[in-house]
Amino acid sequence: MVGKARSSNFTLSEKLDLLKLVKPYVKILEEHTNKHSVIVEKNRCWDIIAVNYNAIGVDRPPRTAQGLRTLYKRLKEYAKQELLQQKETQSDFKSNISEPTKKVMEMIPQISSFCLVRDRNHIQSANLDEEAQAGTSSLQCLCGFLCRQFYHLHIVHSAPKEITVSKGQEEKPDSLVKYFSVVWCKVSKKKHKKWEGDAVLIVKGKSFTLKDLEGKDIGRGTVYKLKELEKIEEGQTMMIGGKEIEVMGIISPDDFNSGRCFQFGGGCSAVLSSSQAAKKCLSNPFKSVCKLSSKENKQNSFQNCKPRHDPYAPNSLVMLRPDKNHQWLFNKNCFPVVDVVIDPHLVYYLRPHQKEGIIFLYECVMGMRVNGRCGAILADEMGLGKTLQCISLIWTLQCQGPYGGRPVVKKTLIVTPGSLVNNWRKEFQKWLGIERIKIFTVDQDHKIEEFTKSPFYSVLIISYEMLLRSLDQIKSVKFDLLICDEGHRLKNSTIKTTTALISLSCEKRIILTGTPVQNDLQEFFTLIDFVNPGILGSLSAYRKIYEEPIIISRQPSASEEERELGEQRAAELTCLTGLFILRRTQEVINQYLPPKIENVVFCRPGALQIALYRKLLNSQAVRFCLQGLLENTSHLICIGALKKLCNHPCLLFGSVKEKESNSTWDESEERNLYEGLINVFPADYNPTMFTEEESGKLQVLSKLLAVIRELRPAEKVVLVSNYTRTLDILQEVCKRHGYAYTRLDGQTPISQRQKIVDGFNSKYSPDFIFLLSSKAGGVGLNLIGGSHLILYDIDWNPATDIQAMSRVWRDGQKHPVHIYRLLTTGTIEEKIYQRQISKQGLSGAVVDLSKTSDHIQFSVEELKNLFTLHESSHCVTHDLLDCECTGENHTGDSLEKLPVSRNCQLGPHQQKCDSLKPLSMSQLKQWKHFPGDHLNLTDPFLERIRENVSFFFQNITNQTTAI
Ligand SMILES: Nc1ncnc2c1ncn2[C@@H]1O[C@H](COP(=O)(O)OP(=O)(O)OP(=O)(O)O)[C@@H](O)[C@H]1O
Ligand SMILES: [Mg+2]
Repeated sequence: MVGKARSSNFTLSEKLDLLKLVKPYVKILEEHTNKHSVIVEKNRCWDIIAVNYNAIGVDRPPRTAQGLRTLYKRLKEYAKQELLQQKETQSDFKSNISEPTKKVMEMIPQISSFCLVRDRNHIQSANLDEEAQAGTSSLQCLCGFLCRQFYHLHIVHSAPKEITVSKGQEEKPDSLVKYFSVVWCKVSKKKHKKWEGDAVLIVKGKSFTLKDLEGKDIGRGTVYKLKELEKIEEGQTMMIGGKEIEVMGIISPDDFNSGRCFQFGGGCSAVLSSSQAAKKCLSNPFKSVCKLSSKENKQNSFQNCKPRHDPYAPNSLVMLRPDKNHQWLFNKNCFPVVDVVIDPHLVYYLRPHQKEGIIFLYECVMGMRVNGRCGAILADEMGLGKTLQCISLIWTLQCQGPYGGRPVVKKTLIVTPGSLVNNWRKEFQKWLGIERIKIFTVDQDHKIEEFTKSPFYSVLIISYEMLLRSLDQIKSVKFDLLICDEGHRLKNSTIKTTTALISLSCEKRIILTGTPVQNDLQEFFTLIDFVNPGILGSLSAYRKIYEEPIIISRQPSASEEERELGEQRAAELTCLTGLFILRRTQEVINQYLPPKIENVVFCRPGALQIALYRKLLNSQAVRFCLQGLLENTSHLICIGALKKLCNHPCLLFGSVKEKESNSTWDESEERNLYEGLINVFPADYNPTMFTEEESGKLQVLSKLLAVIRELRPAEKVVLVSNYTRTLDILQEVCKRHGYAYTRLDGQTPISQRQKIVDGFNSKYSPDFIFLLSSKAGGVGLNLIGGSHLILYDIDWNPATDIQAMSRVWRDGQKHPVHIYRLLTTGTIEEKIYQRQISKQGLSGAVVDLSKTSDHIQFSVEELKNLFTLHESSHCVTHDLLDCECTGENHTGDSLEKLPVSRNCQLGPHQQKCDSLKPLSMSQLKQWKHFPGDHLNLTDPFLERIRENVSFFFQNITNQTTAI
């Protein structure tokens, strides 16, 4: 406590005077003690207490109703404790006064002469909205009121002394931009105004805009003369757009540009520096930081408690110790602080990035990174072991805790796609065995009731679908930790799964995703708001303050000013959310992985394919599309037909026959497309008797499988397609050649999926081929039993392909990995590939799994290009590369020449690599490339399939001598 005052009523203008008086006091407090102050009522007297917001678990002055509510609660508790302590230490209080506090105390006489209000009506008139109206105590209201006012003062204090003008515009008063924090109300003649809200006033030249704290415009105009606008100062009242405003302070351009002056936004003060973290990790783990009261002495049994594992053992992984603020908030019983140490059994296996990841997750869910927030997003790229990091966290929190060693978590809920439920179980067993932790997986044979009724299990693993069906039962259990695997699916706030998960009361929430999270700013908001509800304010405020300026700044027509504002807002958003989002790229595990040889193989189309292709391009449907005459989706039907044809003509034959037998055929759009097509097929064409020669890709595939079998008899192949019907054809090819195979697609029962995967990965499995539908099994699966992966067809969305390719090149893979992407030369497949790697395809920045061709808009020009067959080119993609080589074994440009520029996850300011972004044209140019008939093909696999190949691109990662 640093001062006293007497309470009685005071008027609005007195309040303002009070603020003026308090201002220097606050200033000194801030300068010397790095604290804010509050005034607490006791027996009609006011105790003035310097409060470090961090000490009460609030990282900045609150601006939302929820924030205020939390603050009131914490202040009350804090004040009680503080007053109690003051009493106890009254005698040494004066002698122990520090220099800064003395300075503060010198200010007290001025403040003491002032009177404060305890009348609720006056508080209301100070615009304490719901809180006062809800009838909360005057003490709480007053604290809230003062905090609000101090916030304004804080802004004033942090603003530069001179009013800042925008860069390079000092000479032109017309373009001066100034920002003010104001309060506003409707114009009235009443003496005691009822301020209706806080707002931000932006004055630019002669015009002004008034924005509420959600960023919405609530007034604009050009009423004032320039001179008057230039003279605006604190305390001044003005009429603006039918509103009366009173200026509370100046906002610095920084605070405005970053969005901090609005309802939310804020610095990164809550981040603990790593050195701080290291220091704390090394401090004495047995020392109790709280004095135990007599009551608390009952807890003496905890005083002897030790960390579960030796924090000083070599290589031990010790979590950050909670600081005093954390202890004040979460260690009410003053248990001794005990080091939390990761089980050395796990540490032994952990990669360095996984250790970091566990520390990150721990700090997030413990509320150490962002005060009072316990959510995290772990967005590591595919295969980095997100599962192991979570298992380590669960195991740690379930057995340990920083306060008296008491476990932090009793029950954990893991929600995951159906195909991964058993993968999670397996990973638990792999890293912890079956004894340490009792997990329960829900499937057809294991009903959720078994879990809810039994105290035996501590972890529940359930699919998203099953979660929806058993939501009520799940709600009946108190979960302390919620993990959503492949959680990018929660980005849509309206889908049932998201609303169901939001309805769970669990505070510690983790989203795992291999897909970058800031693709669409609205979806980004949903993910953030799920893990840390309310941290970005309301959706409408977020849109105004972040989304709109960021989107505007990225448009080519954006002015310099708009671009700068957008960039600053993006930076602020990154800074705010970066506290609890972690993403590492594949590079961090490359050193543990075998070489990866990626090939793009351009296969010549078969004669029947070419004839059919020409016929389709000449169809009325395609012609209408190019003239823009057909319905919106018609081009999709044409594209679909061409893609089928590239996979195999028999697929097209099947579709035509199916449509013909359909009663609506006569009016259908397909009629325009398929008319006369059947005549191009041989008269006796039988789709079930298809041949490999009819499809260029199938011919190459067949040879490729044969050569793998011959040269690497112990190795296995994962064969991926987006289409079930194509998988049927590939399955038939397996049968014809006598290759043992297994298959996973959308039809495979969830309970079977892990068994199929395990079977294939087992070295005893006879299966040579794993037929995989990328849509059904693209994400999360580990198919390290296979070391060759063939992508039979291409998806519009590069993320789908990249996800599929990551199934085999991951931790645990023993063999060099060979990836083959098959494309039909000169056809739509090449165009899709080009779109994947060209700038145009990436205009939406980072790729996103959920985007399909339905989302893509094509111009007529683009459609013309799509609907062209290049019959004479070896490789249209190479033709477009502007490559000087004549196609003769070009070994690629030197890597030093062209920086590998990849898109980053969180906007342009964070230049991180991101291998989820597909490679670019310039990167492809650096790959080795050569025509199929090149004389010296050193790769034995390519050498054997070259006959039907017009061109190759090849890239080797982690090259060693033997591949
Ligand atoms: N430290 C490690 N040592 C050896 N193997 C590991 C290690 N960490 C993880 N793995 C293995 O690596 C494989 C990939 O891990 P995991 O499935 O957790 O990846 P992920 O990050 O979830 O990827 P995705 O985004 O594709 O789901 C698993 O088989 C896992 O057991
Ligand atoms: Mg995973």
